[in-house]
Amino acid sequence: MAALTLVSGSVGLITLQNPPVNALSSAVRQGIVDTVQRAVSDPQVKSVVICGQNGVFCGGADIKEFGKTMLGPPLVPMIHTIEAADKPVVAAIEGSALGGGLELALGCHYRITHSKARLGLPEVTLGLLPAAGGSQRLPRLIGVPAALDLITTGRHVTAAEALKLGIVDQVTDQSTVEAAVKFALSVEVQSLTSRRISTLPCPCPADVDALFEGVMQRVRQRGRGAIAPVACVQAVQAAATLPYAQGMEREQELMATLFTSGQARALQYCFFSQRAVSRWSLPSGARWDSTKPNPVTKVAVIGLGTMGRGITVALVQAGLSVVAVETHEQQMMAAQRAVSGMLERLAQRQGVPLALDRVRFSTELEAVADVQIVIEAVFEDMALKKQLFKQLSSLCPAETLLFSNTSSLDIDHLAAQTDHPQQVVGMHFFAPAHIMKLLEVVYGPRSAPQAVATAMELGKRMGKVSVAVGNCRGFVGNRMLMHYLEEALFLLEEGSSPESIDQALKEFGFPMGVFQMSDLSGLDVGWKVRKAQGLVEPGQMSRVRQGRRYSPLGDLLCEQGRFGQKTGQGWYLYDPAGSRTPRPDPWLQRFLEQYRARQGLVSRRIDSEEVLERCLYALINEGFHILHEGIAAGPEDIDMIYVFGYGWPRHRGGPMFYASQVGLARVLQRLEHYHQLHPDVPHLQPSSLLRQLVSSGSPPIQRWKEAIRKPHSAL
Ligand SMILES: CC/C=C\C/C=C/C(=O)SCCNC(=O)CCNC(=O)[C@H](O)C(C)(C)COP(=O)(O)OP(=O)(O)OC[C@H]1O[C@@H](n2cnc3c(N)ncnc32)[C@H](O)[C@@H]1OP(=O)(O)O
Repeated sequence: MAALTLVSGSVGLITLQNPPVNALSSAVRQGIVDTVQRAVSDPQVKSVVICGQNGVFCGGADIKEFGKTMLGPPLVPMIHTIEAADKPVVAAIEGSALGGGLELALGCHYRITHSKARLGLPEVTLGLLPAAGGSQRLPRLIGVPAALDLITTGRHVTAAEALKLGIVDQVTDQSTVEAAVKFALSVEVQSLTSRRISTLPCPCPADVDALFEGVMQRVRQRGRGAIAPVACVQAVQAAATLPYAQGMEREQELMATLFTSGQARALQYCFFSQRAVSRWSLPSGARWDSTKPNPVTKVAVIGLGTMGRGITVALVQAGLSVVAVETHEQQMMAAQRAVSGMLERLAQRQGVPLALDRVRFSTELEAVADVQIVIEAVFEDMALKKQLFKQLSSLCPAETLLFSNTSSLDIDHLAAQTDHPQQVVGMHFFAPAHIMKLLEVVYGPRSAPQAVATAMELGKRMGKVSVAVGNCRGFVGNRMLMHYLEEALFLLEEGSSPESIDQALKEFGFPMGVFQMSDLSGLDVGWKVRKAQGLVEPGQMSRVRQGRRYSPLGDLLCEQGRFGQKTGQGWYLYDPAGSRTPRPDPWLQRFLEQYRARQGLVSRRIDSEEVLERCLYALINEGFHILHEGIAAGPEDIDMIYVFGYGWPRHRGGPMFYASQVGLARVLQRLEHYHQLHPDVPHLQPSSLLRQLVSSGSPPIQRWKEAIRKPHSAL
């Protein structure tokens, strides 16, 4: 797992061998310990270069080993031995040096880096801290402010930035190993005293206390309850205030708490789930590894409202040519200005050339005739979309893929309008489409595997986390969200307030509560959907509709023209209209009191535990239905949809992972309890899959799939 060869007469070249990223598994660590010992004791070897196989230095500690019994030599003494060696050790960094990989490089006396390499200490994103001495060495090398930035955000830096910060000694465009060997030869006789980072003092700015206070406040705010960023600040503080040995003790102590925490487990689950969802499969057996996506260079977007504009920008940024179609002349002009502005700002921010020439705007539908993919993003109106798909079917060649950005409409109905239903797939973007990472790729019963593969690949090119899901009302995300929203309304009827419900959800870790989120999206959006479902009865207060409990509160607000932020009033006040800061609205409080009085409802005190249980367990319960029906292939798919599309706090791993951490038996018991209290609320009735899992002993989430019958799409 690490090989030693002698090169250029006196350089011991150690190569880490653990594809694909040379993670520091127990075997690799053992390999490093053995080869370093041999190199140091070999009189022929005057200097050492450490590099990684296949163009990657090292992706860090082996995350797959976390949570298992620790075997092999630990990292800290291994890196210490390298630093203490009396022969110069040079790290030759290609590809990535991340986490333990960079910590290993920091233990070396010199670092030579390829210009395309990326470096960083991303442990915080896994719920950990750089506990192989990284939290103590990096501040000593580059100073406290820069180290705090890298360690608390986990961001990767380019080779150029690493050089500027002083993390690396040299950047090369040529062979990194050759450059490192040459460098090693040139320093063989030089003193190593100043090259051992652990022996250096930690450079601190004069106002270091104020700096730590400010950073701590920021990470607490940004972290929404995450514990690792706080521990990272504390570890760097130890580097700034304690001698190295004591700083290391503090680093290990902080790591011990993080290592076994539920948050670390959740974040590591997210790391693997994010990668797992790209390995999609369909009920037919078609899979990601056996289906080739179509080559794509030119895409059309039809409908240039907010979504269409964002999709256009995302496609241009992915390097594609785009035909952007808006049949209303005035809206087209406005869209052209908006898209150009967005692209200009992005180009400026990213320091890349403006790519306006890649978009062609048109008011003619015929302009889409020569593209490989059409993405429809017109209003969420089935009749309008059906008509458009019919037109597209006659306009486009048979091989053109037709994707719809619907957020809830039946993909199969759209496919049925065309002569080639196998070419139709849903591509549900989230607003703003050029920023939000999530993409639900919705396959209907007739969608061709190649169409799904092409949509997934296109999502990847746009930098999205794409999740393939079956076709049903609301797909995965919005179908689950419906019950979360409904429970929030029921809680309002029973005595809660928008502020207290939102507060509980924010304390849980959401960036905003359910009412603030509804105000942001626009209350009229859901109103329109409910109208289409025949649920809205204007002016009516009845609380049972279509045989189940219903809250007309949202409809009553819409009837008053309160659509949320854009109208200045919704569940909160926004002054002026369009402002983003919600203020409690005394009118709403009176309105709720009158509503309860007219409905004969007796208001009660509702604590945050009930708010969380009812909102979250209702959502999770729907997730179990979705899994049971095969709409989502596994819990990871649901969790990534919620983490990347709905603001679910990543350190809680997604709703299904959260359920597994709370304990399935507990979730089941609370759902049963609430369903008993509210028998007219079907979504509180526990799903049969949840019952099945509990009765089979609540297996770990990785084994739920075994309990789920063969996946299929419900519609
Ligand atoms: C006891 C601890 C003491 C000290 C502290 C040290 C802690 C650490 O080092 S924690 C690890 C820190 N490192 C990272 O967070 C890096 C994680 N990896 C990445 O960011 C990326 O994988 C990459 C930039 C290194 C490469 O990206 P890319 O080329 O896009 O490949 P993939 O991401 O698809 O990864 C390919 C394959 O490798 C698996 N993998 C990546 N890194 C690790 C790792 N550190 N340990 C184990 N496995 C790793 C990844 O899961 C992919 O495999 P699968 O597709 O099967 O999941």
